Amino acid sequence: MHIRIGTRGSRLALWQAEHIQTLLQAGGLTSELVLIDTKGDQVLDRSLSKIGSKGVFTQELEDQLWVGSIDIAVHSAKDLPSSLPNGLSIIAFTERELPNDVLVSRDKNLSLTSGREFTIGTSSTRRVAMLKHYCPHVTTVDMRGNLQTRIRKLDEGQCDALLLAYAGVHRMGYDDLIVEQLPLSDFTPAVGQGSIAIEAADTLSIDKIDRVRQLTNHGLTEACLRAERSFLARLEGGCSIPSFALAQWSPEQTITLTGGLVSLDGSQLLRENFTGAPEEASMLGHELAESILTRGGDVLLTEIRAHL
Ligand SMILES: NCc1[nH]cc(CCC(=O)O)c1CC(=O)O
Repeated sequence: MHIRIGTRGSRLALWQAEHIQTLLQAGGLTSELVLIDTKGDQVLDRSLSKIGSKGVFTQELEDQLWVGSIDIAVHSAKDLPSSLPNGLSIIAFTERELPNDVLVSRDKNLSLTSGREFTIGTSSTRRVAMLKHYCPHVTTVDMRGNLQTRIRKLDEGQCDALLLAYAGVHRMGYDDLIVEQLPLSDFTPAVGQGSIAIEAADTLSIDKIDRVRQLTNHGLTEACLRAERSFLARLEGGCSIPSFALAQWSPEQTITLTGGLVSLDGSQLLRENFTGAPEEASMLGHELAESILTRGGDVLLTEIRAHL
């Protein structure tokens, strides 16, 4: 069996697509990579929230799934909108990497808890709002571009540090630049952070769907991601909304979902926890969303949307 894999061309995207190739190869499947540019790769002078929240990194790959020129598309799970176009589904989620955000800098002494004033480059509305909430002493600088570009900007002195997902930093081999790992309890990551999602058209042969899923899907990660993504779906939030959610499983095989919303200025942060069985994952996400919305999240979301 041969699988044509669609991927973006950034180094991180290629690492992830090659990781999928390795998993498929272990099961005896051959594969090839088809490189596809997305709007998120082309438009670098505007923040993601201004380009349009949905599918910035995924639309062009989905077009090729429709046409059938690729069998599967590989994405950072975080970049996939919570609701997919009709006829497309996620068929697998890989085992999640450490989901934390990390502070990256050439200055080993930098710390968010030191109270020292410094600047952080990020273009994520979630990270900006959370920094305003938890670390009002730091200033954020808008910074887009792939990891390599951001590190170049850091080295040019455009900021003192970057706030990034550990998963990407680690995959690109920049572990040496990590000066602090942020606690999940405060800096809860974005939905899906650290996992790789495989998307396919429902018309793909069932044999291929089953085999790819068998070789790449991680059941517990999948349950966690279903919980997180159902939370996001209920909020109708893309990656431009400052929402956060992380589901984790316990040794007793229950799933605890924690998540919420933070206002753009950081003044209000709503967070809650729900625990249940993996089979109830989607329901947990829905419950979390309902609870956050009733506690003032609906007003917060309206305000957020008016400002983006
Ligand atoms: N939107 C950018 C993006 N999408 C996925 C990752 C990192 C890998 C991951 O979280 O799975 C990143 C970079 C970052 O947030 O630092």
